[in-house]
Amino acid sequence: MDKASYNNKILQLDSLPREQYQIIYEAGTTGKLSCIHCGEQIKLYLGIQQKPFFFHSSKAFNNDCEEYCNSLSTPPTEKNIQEEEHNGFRIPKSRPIGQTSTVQSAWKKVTFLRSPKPFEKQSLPPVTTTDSLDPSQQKAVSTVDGPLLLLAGAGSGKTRVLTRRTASLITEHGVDPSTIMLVTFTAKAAQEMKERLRSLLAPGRLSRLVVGTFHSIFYKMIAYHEPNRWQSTNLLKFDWQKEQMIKEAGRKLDIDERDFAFDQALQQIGLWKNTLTLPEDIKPKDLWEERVLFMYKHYEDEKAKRGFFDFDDMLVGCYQLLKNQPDLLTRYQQKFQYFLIDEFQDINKIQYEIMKMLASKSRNICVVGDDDQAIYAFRGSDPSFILNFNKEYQDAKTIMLSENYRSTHSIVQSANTVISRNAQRHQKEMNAQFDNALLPAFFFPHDEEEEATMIVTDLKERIEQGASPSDFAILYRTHTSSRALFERLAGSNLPFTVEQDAESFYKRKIVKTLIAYLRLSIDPNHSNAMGDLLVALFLKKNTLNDLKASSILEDCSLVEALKYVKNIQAFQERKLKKIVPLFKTIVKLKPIQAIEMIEKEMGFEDFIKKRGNEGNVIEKGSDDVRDLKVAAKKFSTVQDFLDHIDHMIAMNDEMKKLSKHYTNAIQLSTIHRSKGLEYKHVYILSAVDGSLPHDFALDSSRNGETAPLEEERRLMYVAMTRAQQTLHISVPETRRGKTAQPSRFIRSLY
Ligand SMILES: Nc1ncnc2c1ncn2[C@@H]1O[C@H](COP(=O)(O)OP(=O)(O)OP(=O)(O)O)[C@@H](O)[C@H]1O
Repeated sequence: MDKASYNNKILQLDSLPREQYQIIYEAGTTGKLSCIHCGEQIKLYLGIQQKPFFFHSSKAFNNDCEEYCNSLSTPPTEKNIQEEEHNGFRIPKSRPIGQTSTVQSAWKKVTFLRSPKPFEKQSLPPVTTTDSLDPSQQKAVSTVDGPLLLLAGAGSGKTRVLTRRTASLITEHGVDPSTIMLVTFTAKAAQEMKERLRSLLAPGRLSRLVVGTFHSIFYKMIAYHEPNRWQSTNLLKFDWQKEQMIKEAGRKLDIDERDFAFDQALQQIGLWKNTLTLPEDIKPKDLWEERVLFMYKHYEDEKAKRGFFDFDDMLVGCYQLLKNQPDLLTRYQQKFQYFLIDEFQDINKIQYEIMKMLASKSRNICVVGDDDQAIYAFRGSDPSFILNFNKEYQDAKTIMLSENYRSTHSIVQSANTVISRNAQRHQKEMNAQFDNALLPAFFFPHDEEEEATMIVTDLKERIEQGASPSDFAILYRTHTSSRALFERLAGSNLPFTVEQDAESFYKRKIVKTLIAYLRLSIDPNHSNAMGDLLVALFLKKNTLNDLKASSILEDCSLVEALKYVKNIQAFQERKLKKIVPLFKTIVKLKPIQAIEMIEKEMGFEDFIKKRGNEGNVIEKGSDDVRDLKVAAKKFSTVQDFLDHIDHMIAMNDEMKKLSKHYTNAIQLSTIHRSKGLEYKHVYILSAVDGSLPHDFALDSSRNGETAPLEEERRLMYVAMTRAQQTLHISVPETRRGKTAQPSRFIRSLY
């Protein structure tokens, strides 16, 4: 049906402005939509597979109602609407009614991969066992001596090759297991390697193998030689421990703690350490870097004084140990004869230098990687090591693993097309092993809210048809892009997991600060909100105590007390006096208008501008404000919006607890964290310029730097190649309230 009654008016879908679909969808879920014929509750279908339509939620398809709707087909005008009573509703007499808006729906139906190539099955030997190898994999396993580069496409069976090669070295070539070092990128991958090796090797042999991450292997080495310096009790395991130390430096610089991205500073320090950049080598290019350099020095000094160390120090420590003690290095070079390194595209300088030293005598170094999946530049990973492996080791053999055993032919074709546009890469193409009739699909929600609704509708349909929740993954560029999806899933009965370290969107610094204005408009004595607000008013943290004192002395609210703040500049005093009465105004506005007033008339815009990005190119405060506006759009009162926010903050904590227990749940993940994993069905969120590729990469590319854009393209490639059977890519028409352009990476695909 294309008509419904809402607020005693008749809505007609075709003439309903597109941005209202979500509001009407939610009206349906809360029982506010009814059938213009029978008066029963109806809902709006807002999914991927079909055009939106109204349907009866509690009874099967009703032909009478459908026919009645269709009979009222002449578009109404303001003048010709004459109402009559019908089933308790006022409806137009002659023709159905509805919106008189001239805005036409821009509904665009789902589109599929354009010009799919026919699938030609490769004539590979039939798969006889669950652990069989194709000819290239076989060659990789049997090539034993000398440097070897395995260029492995996504889903080409890297783990299978590495484990089989390790087993073959021992069982077929008589290599002593304790002379083999097998290095992985994550502890999870090391665990998986060990599991797989368990079925290939006798326990006695397996236990003598050295399998682990760079950190775990190098830590064992340094702790063995310098046990006192590297006691595990002195490890700074958590970021908050490190933050505490750099905050001390921040205080020396008189930095306001709540207004500085210490997490970003820590990341930068890690980047310097992992690229072997000492403080004395750094020439800060701006104030932010100058401050972080100061923190870096302070952090290193303090750690040394107190005997602490962090994870990066394990690498630095190992590097220095081997560099400074040539005899020891020689012993290790003799001990280890075979090196196998997984995910070589993600290696950083310090890891590379250590491995190079260790393998320089035996030269039996086998590296496996996919330069197209190098996505950790921000952590110091450097794909140039894989790209230049053949230059460093001129006698290296190269084997390509290009059969993709994971994804359908059309998914592989799409991913090949996307990545082929990168200039800095080894030329290669994956070949799929199977196909199905389900081409990669592109759908076009109006905005983030509708995107979430469409996906959740689709998930429900597919799970009802028999799919398992754990078959699905929803991947996104940054955690903040998952806000609407989280909200929609939290309101459904579908099981889903969230990352344990994922904070609620509403707890982000900028968002929380802006919400403080809204809270104070309802409760002018909200002490926590006032604490959050101070930074935006450029007031010191301890002003809260002065405000509390003034509110007692002057017998006024905390908000009113802002008028009595002393020891500030005259212009600041004027500003505070100006904003105090506005709290009473914003509470009467719709949340979206209230936020605009906070930005424009209560100084928030100035705060955001003044704050800058603090060196953080990925997350801008102004983007948070725009995201918050998208979330606020559908609420009509500030109180409703705040209730929603509190509910969602609570749900975030709740979902984290539940996530730990779910064994069969939909996975929500950033693309970075999905690396190495595979799912039957994948949705990629927000494939628009600015999101994927991220704005900062577009900015860099405008300034002539193409590397960040290439890394973004690799992210899209990684996301696409996680899918085994179906791939849905969302291309919203607007993002953060503005018209969005489809991602340049996928435009040619549909
Ligand atoms: N020769 C083979 N025959 C059949 N299936 C295979 C073969 N080799 C690997 N596979 C299967 O292909 C899938 C992908 O393998 P794997 O996860 O090791 O790929 P990968 O190279 O690590 O992928 P990515 O780098 O994209 O994470 C797995 O399900 C694996 O069991």
